[in-house]
Amino acid sequence: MSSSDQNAFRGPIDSSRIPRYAGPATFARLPRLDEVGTADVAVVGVPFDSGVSYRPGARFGGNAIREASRLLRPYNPAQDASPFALAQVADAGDIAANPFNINEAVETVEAAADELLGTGARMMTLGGDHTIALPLLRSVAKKHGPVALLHFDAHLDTWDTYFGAEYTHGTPFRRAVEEGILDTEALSHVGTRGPLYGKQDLTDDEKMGFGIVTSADIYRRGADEVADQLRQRIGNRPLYISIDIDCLDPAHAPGTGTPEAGGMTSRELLEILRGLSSCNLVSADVVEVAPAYDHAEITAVAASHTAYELTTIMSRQIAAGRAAR
Ligand SMILES: N=C(N)NCCCC(=O)O
Ligand SMILES: [Zn+2]
Ligand SMILES: [Zn+2]
Repeated sequence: MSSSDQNAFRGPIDSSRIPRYAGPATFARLPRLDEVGTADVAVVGVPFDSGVSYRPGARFGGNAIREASRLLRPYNPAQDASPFALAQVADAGDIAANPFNINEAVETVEAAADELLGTGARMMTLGGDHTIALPLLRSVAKKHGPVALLHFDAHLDTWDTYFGAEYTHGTPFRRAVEEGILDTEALSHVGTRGPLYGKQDLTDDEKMGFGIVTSADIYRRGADEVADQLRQRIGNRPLYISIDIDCLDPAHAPGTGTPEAGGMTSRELLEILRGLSSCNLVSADVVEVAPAYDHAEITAVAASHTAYELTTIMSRQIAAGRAAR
């Protein structure tokens, strides 16, 4: 498509004509995928939380983020871009995963992701608990080879098993390293904090190839410096960003299943993401929003803005790729 066709992309419902609280919620009031046929960025929900170790409820996260995203506007000044005019972004609905069989759910998510990525779309996934990052990464790696990973989270999520289970929200990234689907030269956790099971958690994690930017590092060094360092490590490798909303302090994200004190602010998270806007972001997820513990949509609003920044990064790159052709 040439640049003169850019206005052909169908954007959000105009909130100056139809009140933004009217009608069913899609992400940012964008069209559904079936209304536009194909999309450059497919926003997809995964209402699954059978992998959690503490408070349940992230199965309702995707829809809470969609509801909170009604207030997003089409121009993103922080990245000087109108993400929904640069590329076709659409809401692809939900992946229906079996809540009673985690192994089957993991297969279902992988197959659905294969289908969406196979259309040429990048995925902006709204969780769901963190278990779903594994099948999403599997699918992305089938397309791009092992990918760089930026993992925003209070937790490492590289633990081995819980109650003997391999697929849980605390274990996706160990499985991913074992499966060889991550580029071990470019793996970072960001926002890590809180008590661990033992020091071994950290040594195991380091052996897998992860670097760690703790939440205290962000406070001390600032978002810009952290983003610069991450960008240098990633270079132009295909990048996947996985954001567990519990990377934020519980003051900024109370609505989550395993909250830990001492986290980054939503401003710091958004600023770090903006600092990564030149990275080759192939897909991303925002997970672990559990609206039952939320207040005044604090968490869902933060998650909706997070997904908006990620979508903007992808749309800008898609448009730049088109212009270069
Ligand atoms: N929130 C995520 N993804 N993982 C937390 C696991 C913490 C635990 O139960 O040890
Ligand atoms: Zn977490
Ligand atoms: Zn997590």
